[in-house]
Parts: sequence; C-alpha cells; structure tokens
Amino acid sequence: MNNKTASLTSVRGTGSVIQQLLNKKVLLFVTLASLMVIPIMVGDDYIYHIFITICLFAGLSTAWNIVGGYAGQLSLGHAIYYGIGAYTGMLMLNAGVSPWISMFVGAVLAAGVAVAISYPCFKLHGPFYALASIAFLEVFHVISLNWVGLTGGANGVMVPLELGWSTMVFSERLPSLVIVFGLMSLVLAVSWAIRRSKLGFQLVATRERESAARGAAIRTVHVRLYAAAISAGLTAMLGTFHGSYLTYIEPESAFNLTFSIQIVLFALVGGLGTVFGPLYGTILLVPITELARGWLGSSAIGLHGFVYGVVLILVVLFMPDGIMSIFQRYLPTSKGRHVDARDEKSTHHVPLNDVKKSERAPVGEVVLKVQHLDKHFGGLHVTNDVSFNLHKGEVLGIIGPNGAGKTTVFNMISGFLSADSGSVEVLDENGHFISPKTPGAFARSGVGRTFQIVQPFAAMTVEENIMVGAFYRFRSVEESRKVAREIAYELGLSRFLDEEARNLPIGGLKRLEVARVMAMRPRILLLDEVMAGINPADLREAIELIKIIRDSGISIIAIEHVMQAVMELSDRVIVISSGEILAQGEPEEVVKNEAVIEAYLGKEVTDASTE
Ligand SMILES: Nc1ncnc2c1ncn2[C@@H]1O[C@H](COP(=O)(O)OP(=O)(O)OP(=O)(O)O)[C@@H](O)[C@H]1O
Repeated sequence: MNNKTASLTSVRGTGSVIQQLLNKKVLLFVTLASLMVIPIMVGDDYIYHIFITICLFAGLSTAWNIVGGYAGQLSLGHAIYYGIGAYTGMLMLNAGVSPWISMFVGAVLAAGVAVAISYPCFKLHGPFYALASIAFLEVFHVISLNWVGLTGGANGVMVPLELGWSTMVFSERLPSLVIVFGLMSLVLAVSWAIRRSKLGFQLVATRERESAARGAAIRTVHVRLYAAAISAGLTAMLGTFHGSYLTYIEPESAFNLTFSIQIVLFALVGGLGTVFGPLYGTILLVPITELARGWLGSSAIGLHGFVYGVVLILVVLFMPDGIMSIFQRYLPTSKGRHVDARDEKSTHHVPLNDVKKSERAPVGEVVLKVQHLDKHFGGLHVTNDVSFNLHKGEVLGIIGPNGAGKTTVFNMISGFLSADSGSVEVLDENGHFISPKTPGAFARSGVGRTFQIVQPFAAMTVEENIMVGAFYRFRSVEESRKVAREIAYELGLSRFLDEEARNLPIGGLKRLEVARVMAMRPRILLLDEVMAGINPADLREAIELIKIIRDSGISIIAIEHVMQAVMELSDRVIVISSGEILAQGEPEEVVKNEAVIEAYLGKEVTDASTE
C-alpha cells in the first residue's frame, strides 16, 4: 500500500469514527437533555415526580451495575446502602447537618458496610451470593426496626421542615430534579470512567473467568471490593437525597427487597454490564408503571409488579442482552477503530515474516527450581517426588500419557494448586530465588501460563483480552492498548481485535491465550497443550512463533502431545508417567527409551513389537 492510499484509509477511518461516535453521543445527549427539559416544559408536579423517580432509579441502577454488571456479583441487597444513606441524611439533618455533607458521611459508611459484607461473601457465586445479600438486607431491616433510639423504629424519622437548598427540602419540584439529575450524571460519569479504566477491565475479566484473571495477576477479591465500595457509596448518596425528597423514612421503605429487585431489573432490561443500559432500562420501565398507577389510581396497586414481569419476559425472549443490544445492532457502533497501515497489512493470517526475529542466545542460568513435589487428590498420588530445573532461554518439553499428572505439576508451579510437600523457587528480576505461593505472586515473579482448556474472557474483545494481560505491566489504558495491538499483530490476531473472544475458532483462542500471557512480558512461560486441536498449517506457524518467543530469551515449559512440536522445539524433554518422572534427556534419546514407549503404548504392544 503506498503512502497516499494509507493516509486516505486513515482519514476515511477517522471520519467514520467521528460519525459513529456522534450518533451514539447524540442519542445519549438527547436522552439526558429530555430528562430535564420535558418536565420543565410540561411544568406539572406529577410529571416532575416521574422524572425525579427516573433519575433516582437510573442512578441507583447504574451504581448497582458497577458491582452487579461489571463484577458479576448479583447483589439483591443494595437497598442496604440506600437505607444507610437515607437514615444518615435524616438523622444528621435532625442534628443540624446539611445533606450536602451527610451524603458523603453516608457514602463512607455504606462503603465500609459493603466491604464488610462483601469480603466473606465473595467466595459465593450466582444465586448463593444473591441469597446471602438478601439475608444481610433482612438483618438491616430488623436492626432498623428494633434500634428505636437511633432509627425511631417502625415510626421512622422525619425531616425538620426547613425549606431550602441547605436542607434539600423544597416546596417546588424543580430543585429536587436538578439535584437528582446532577447525582445521576455523577454516577453515570463514574460508571463510564470505571468501565474504561484498568479497574473496569479487571472487573469484567474477573467476572468472565476468575482463574484466568488470577493468572493475569489480578487481585480478584480486591478489585471486587473496590467495586462494591464505590457502588455502595454512590447508592448511599442517592439515598440521602431521596430521604430529603420524601421528607420521611422508615425501615419498611428503606431496607426493602422489592426496591432492591427493581434496581436490578432496570439494569437487566437495559443491558447488564453496559454503561448506559441501566439508564435506558429505567427510562423504559418507570414511566410505564408510574403513568399506569396515575391513570388507574388505587385499582392499580401491584400493577408495577405485573408490568415489570411482562417486560422482563419480553426482554428475555427477544433481547436477552437488553435494550443496549438493540442499539448495538441498529445504531452505528462506537467501536470503529482508526485503521493504520500496520493493521491493514496484518489482516493476512500470520505475519510472522514481519516479526523481528532475534538470534537465539545460549541457554543460561537456572531460573526455576522444582524440588520433590508431591500431591495427592484423596487416595490418588498424582505427583510423586517431581524435581527438575529450567534454564534461561531453554525450552523444556513435558510429555506423558493422559492423566499422568502433567497439568497438576503446572498448577503447582503457577500457584493454582499448593503442593503437599516440596518447593518451587523462581529467580526474580533482582536475581534472588523466591517461593511464590499464589497465582498472582507467581505472575509477579515473572511466570505466565496458558490453560489446557482455553480460558478466554468471552464477552471481551480480543483487544480487551490481551489488554488485561498488558495491565500487569502498564497502568495506562492507552499504553496497554498499544501493547495489545502490537502483540495481536505479532500473533496474527489483528483482524480479530474488535471481535468478542467467544466468536473465535479454537486456533484463534489458543493464540489468544498465548497473546494474553505474552502481554504480561513473562520471563518464564508455561504452555499447556497450545498445539492441541489446531490444523497442520497453524501448527507450523505456532512452532515458528514459539521459536521467536524462545529466541527473545524467555524460558519455556511446554506440556505437549503433538510430537512434531515436542521434537522440534524442546532442548530437553521430561516424561511424566503415573505422577513420577520416568525419563528425561534430549528429545531423540527420550523417544527411543523403552520405558517411555511402554508407558505410552502399554507393555503388551512393546513386547509384541520386540518379538
Ligand atoms: N482437582 C482434582 N481433584 C481430583 N482429581 C484430580 C484433580 N485434578 C486432576 N485430577 C486427577 O489427577 C490425575 C492427573 O490429572 P492431570 O490433569 O494432571 O493429568 P495430565 O497429565 O495433565 O493429563 P492430560 O494429558 O489428559 O491433560 C487425573 O487422574 C485426574 O483425574
């Protein structure tokens, strides 16, 4: 491609990106502006009330989505934080403190409670976490009913009737709308910023595949606790506002399960885990139910539950990923990327010829010491006194029959399993041998691994998957993106950058595993059957790729069944059979070893062949 064509492609690409961004932004701008403009134009108190309710729930649902959508923790107890914010505001207002101050006190309190509740619960997943969150909500409900001295018990607390901005109590509706619109915008901005930040990537990665996230050195519990704290804090701020708006709060409405479920429902309908889905879900649902209630009066008690149910069924049937999925399909996507000449060039399958190859350095000092590893699973002795060393720049092949214990050894030398006895020592960047214990500690000491059963972050794009690895070295999103694109280019994944990982074929997923771990810039690379299931053309390319990685000075241990790859790549081979090292040495020697042949083929076959 000549320079002129490249720059034209570039200009065209940039132009269409601006156009696409504008379309999405215009929709959002019009939506947000309508939330302020419509009630002001109509000027009716009831319409004001509906729009205040929309902004309140859009804020609450967006805040919930940080922990429920991004982190995937289905909390049904978010009313706890709303209630803490509401009560803190009310009680402090009665003590003469403005809600403008108490909303921050409530936020800090709620964040603390969220961390205290979430920490023991994060080992629970799916419905178990949801049930635990409901149980905690009930605890708060009971405490608020019984701690009469503080909360007023079932009678609740009222605001002192002093109107004005300092108390957030107004006779007009417009000031309340302005405040809640401001708070909702704040929550949207925080949620948007989180999704684009390192924290956001780490949360989604943790949601998608916790073990792979841990392998990428993500502190999965920490990131979810940050999310829980931020989400609870924002929820409490909205609770403080709402207390003043209602002028009265009591346990039944503050710590209410139905209220919690509504918050979740709006996010589900709008698009779980999307930044603006909860906003659109709320805009769809709240007016329908509020207007129906307004028109039908007391005969419509409970109608909102019916409407929610119907909408939820329709959403599950026709747009399981929520309203946002419809927008993604019919509106231009904002994911259009600037196409540069390098990307264009890289759309052929594997650009290995373009990748800078270095001369192979001689095999160096020991970088990994594995000594006397033992592991039992119940009565099964899976690893029995396994010891070996790995040298700098060496490729060590591990072979052995199915079920021999190879992956178990990998799990112990990457922190995913702890050995019953024995030790694993890694030479760190400062030249000292250290004994990491957890996947994160191994990753930080320079050990990166792939998984035998590929573990992509399915709902993230290929680029985002690789960025998760790059974040280990780089704080900045832009820098991580740049590194991810370079690695994708080197591994022939450039044309899939915007593709969700779940759509890749198996060969692509294997490459993606390698790409993600390479983005962490490991010094020791553990490859678990990366050649399995790929076609012969891809196999040739994969072997060349591993040679390039090896020549860059990275030490590699590869569990492999594909003998062509084992023979061509390995400097040394270890054979594991029934959990023990059966043989080791140069590949040519090892494959001729009778004990090895017997372990693979069985004694009868070898006896027959020698007769
Ligand atoms: N978490 C576990 N709990 C109980 N048994 C396990 C566990 N993980 C592995 N095993 C058993 O330990 C043995 C060794 O498994 P491992 O996956 O390490 O073998 P492998 O050599 O990697 O096999 P393959 O080549 O088929 O992947 C097998 O019998 C397996 O069923």
